[in-house]
Amino acid sequence: MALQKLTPQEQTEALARPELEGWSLVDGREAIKRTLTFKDFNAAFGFMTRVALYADKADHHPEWFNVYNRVEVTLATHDVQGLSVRDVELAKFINQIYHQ
Ligand SMILES: C[C@H](O)[C@H](O)[C@H]1CNC2=NC(N)=NC(=O)C2=N1
Repeated sequence: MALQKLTPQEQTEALARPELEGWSLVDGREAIKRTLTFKDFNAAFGFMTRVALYADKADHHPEWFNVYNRVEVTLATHDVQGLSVRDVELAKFINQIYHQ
């Protein structure tokens, strides 16, 4: 079955789960975002490397911006022009890595 866009209710339910702590909807766009901070650039880039390997395996890639110890991540599914279960899975993985 083709990838489905999450309904607004499914989006709200997903964001209320503890595993998605820190994620919120982007204003004016169907996407979610989270800003993460680390001890230094090394820790931030190590995190980005682990996420990048997961993302490429899953064929689902983040939009992100890094300055020194800060990483701003935006997730959306371009194929459906909105949010899908893939964004929820990637957000969960990012939280897991962040808390390790
Ligand atoms: C061809 C390739 O499978 C697609 O373009 C994948 C790649 N990575 C992707 N990443 C994201 N975030 N959304 C997508 O729709 C997407 N599609």
